[in-house]
Amino acid sequence: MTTDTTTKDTAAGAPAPGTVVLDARGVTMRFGGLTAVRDVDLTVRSGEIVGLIGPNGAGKTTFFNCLTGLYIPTEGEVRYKDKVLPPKSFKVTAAGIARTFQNIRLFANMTVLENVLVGRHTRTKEGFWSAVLRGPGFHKAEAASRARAMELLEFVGLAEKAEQLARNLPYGEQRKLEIARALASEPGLLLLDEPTAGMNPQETRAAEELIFAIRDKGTAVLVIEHDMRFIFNLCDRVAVLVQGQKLIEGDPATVQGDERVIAAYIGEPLADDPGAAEAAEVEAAEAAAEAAGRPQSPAKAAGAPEPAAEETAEETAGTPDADADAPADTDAPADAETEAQAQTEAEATTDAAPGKENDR
Ligand SMILES: Nc1ncnc2c1ncn2[C@@H]1O[C@H](COP(=O)(O)OP(=O)(O)OP(=O)(O)O)[C@@H](O)[C@H]1O
Repeated sequence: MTTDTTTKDTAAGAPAPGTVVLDARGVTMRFGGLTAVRDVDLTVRSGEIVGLIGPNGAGKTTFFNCLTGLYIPTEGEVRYKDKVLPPKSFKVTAAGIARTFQNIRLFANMTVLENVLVGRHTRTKEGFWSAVLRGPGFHKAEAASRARAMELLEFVGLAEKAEQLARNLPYGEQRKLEIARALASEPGLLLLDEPTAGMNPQETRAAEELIFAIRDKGTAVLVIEHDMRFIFNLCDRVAVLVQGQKLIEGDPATVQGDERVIAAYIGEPLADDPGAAEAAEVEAAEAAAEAAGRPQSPAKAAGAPEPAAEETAEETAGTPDADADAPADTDAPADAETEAQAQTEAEATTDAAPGKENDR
């Protein structure tokens, strides 16, 4: 991956570090009788990487959708660079907020380069007639767009795959491509919804480097993620949502040490090393696999936390469960078109809920 931060493509007109770019106040989103997000305030400043964590169903994605014009909040206000955001997602993108999705949304049968070019449409001035007539203005704009798209592919480490179909990229590279496409709109704020889902540890580390590089180029980042090690290493600030409400917000050390967060979400303190608990879990699982068949694993004998009931059952049955913590590569779409189809179906389901999604 190329994460050279010396090129001159720092977000044009990036505000001074510390300037508030996103200011969400009192955001509430109700779906009928269900309040998915309740009275949430959140700011993101220029130069920051902010994390949004919480258990499944806590309202994180709904909150993202409220920030990007996909949902119109039932109550509250979202400002970007001190202007209230328009209630349309393409206008939000044009204003300077770009996002990626929990389920990858690429054009599977388009090339890698074409996918990034699609992301540039909010930044090209050439209109319909210019495209039809293909005059000199159109060709100049197209060449500039291609050059910028190639720069972004270089930045995320996909330049050599520019002419490949998106569907043929491995899962981790599809996620990188989504990020390149989002960056193509030259955002001041990038929202990432579970950017490492399904990635192996190497891909996760590369994603971390890439996000640092994006921040260093002047784009603030707000990221939803379940991987605690990743989030606490990456973020300057972390906000925790539980049942739609913000439980706490602070620096990683404060948040991971908070009793309520531990009780509601993390399950146990992460000690000094944010990855220590996860590493211990993996080691315990490996030890259990090695000792499969024995009545009690060394990890348990050493006082490691009791595994969940189903893990205990598996151990009793002598089933090695070391793979349980292996990267979820099996979740990766074997076929991007299948994934796209699944997404389309998921979107159709979401769209079927009247008045929920605003637009695309
Ligand atoms: N369009 C919708 N219509 C009705 N309810 C919805 C809709 N979208 C989300 N919800 C509900 O809102 C709640 C919050 O969901 P949301 O997807 O925002 O949570 P999340 O924190 O992103 O979860 P996860 O970590 O599993 O992605 C859930 O109870 C969910 O079922």
